[in-house]
Amino acid sequence: MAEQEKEAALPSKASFSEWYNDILHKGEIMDVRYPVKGLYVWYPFGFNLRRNVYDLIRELLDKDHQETLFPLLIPENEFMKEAEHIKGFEDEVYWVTHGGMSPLDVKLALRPTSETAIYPMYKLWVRSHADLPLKLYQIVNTFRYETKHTRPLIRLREITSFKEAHTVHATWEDAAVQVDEAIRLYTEFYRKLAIPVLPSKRPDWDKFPGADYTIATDALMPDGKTLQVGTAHHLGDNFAKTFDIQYENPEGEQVYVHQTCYGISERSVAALISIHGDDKGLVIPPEVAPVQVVIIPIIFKEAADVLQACESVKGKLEAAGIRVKLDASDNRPGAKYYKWELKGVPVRLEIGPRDLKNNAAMMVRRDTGEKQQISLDNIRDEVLSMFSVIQDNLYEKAKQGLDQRIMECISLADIKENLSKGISKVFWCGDKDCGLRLEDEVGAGILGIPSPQESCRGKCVVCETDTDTKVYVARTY
Ligand SMILES: Nc1ncnc2c1ncn2[C@@H]1O[C@H](COS(=O)(=O)NC(=O)[C@@H](N)CS)[C@@H](O)[C@H]1O
Ligand SMILES: [Zn+2]
Repeated sequence: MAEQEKEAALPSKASFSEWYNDILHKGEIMDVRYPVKGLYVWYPFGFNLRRNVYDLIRELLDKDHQETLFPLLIPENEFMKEAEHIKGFEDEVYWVTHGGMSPLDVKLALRPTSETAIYPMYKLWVRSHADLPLKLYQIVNTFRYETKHTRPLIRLREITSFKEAHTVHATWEDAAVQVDEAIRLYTEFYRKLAIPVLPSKRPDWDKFPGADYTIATDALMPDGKTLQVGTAHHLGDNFAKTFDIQYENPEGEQVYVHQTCYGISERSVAALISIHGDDKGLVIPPEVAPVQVVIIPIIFKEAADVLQACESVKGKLEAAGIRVKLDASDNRPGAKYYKWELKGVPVRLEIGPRDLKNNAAMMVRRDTGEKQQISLDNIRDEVLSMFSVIQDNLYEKAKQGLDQRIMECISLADIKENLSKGISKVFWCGDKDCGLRLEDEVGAGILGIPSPQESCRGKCVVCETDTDTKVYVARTY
């Protein structure tokens, strides 16, 4: 990458949209100049961040799932089997119609999601209750011909980091437990990214095509809009009946299985960048930072002993498994501070001749900018404990930001008033007409019913009938 040419400064995060587009380039996350709309290129630094983020989700899933890999291309006859599913995806799916010059006798869909690639194989693999529960996942690219405004990491036509899990169970209840387990797992995953998420049950008209119901996790972005950063679907036996997936139960009967699927994408990276970033650039939680510590030597005339000390600190931290960079380039220290703050490095260590005399280093934390002198003797423990301080601080700040922007509203006017700030909570009777009227009136979507549901009693904000259901309403990406 050419050294950061003197580019214009990053726009303030207050103009979030410009800040976001600029930080993707300046932070070397994604290059948006690829000549196909909705397809973008990972810079190596961004790809390193993605890898660290996806290592986390793998760690969580691998406790009781197995990773696998299914083909990208799905034959039309399989793709078109499940009516609901087709309706939901038919105007989003890309088709391959030729092999070289010759037209294919069966056209092939590029997977928008992999139910119709996987389930014909599940039919072959599932025979007896002893095979259940089956819990597989894959991390692949998927393709959706999105007609809404495409955005890097947020709404892509090639979703490059689509983690999809597909599980098979003996009963509807077992699958329902798995959906809750998926949401718990996503909440834990996002907690490691210091991102608070709101689980909610999507209204019926917004559930996944072919599902009984959908529970989603939403994050709140700085502009007051929510981003759906993960979803879990109870598929009932809908796909089992379509793809004839049955198992022999202990009584020797053939029974249709019940299934779930749940997915996240690179929106997880979008949320991390957007929620934690600031006017100086990226602020990356230590857990997933490609560079966790940058060491800046402060050199005057004699450089050798300072550089030597920096090398030995680097060695100690690397021995502890910390991702360290020593920036011994001949830029001025100030230019180095600017560069590594832009890249979101959680901890900076400045070491100069005066520090050496006190056998110390100046430790600067990226999230608050606070500086403190630390002894070189226990540099490893000081840095590791600073990582957890930063992780917790980033989460607390984001949690506060979320809680402050969830407003209880008692009228449609209240909701409209609150829309630019964040999420509204209102009573809803659950009736579809009221729901759609509410969405029309306020120009924003019903996100869903908080899950687990809170006990409460009030009047539907549209029809005034008594109800014990509250919903989140917000503008969404
Ligand atoms: N065009 C897109 N760009 C980026 N992320 C997307 C896009 N479409 C969906 N996602 C993300 O992918 C997640 C899963 O997508 S989904 O349609 O809701 N669910 C499925 O496809 C199911 N098969 C579970 S994997 C969504 O929660 C959302 O976070
Ligand atoms: Zn109502």
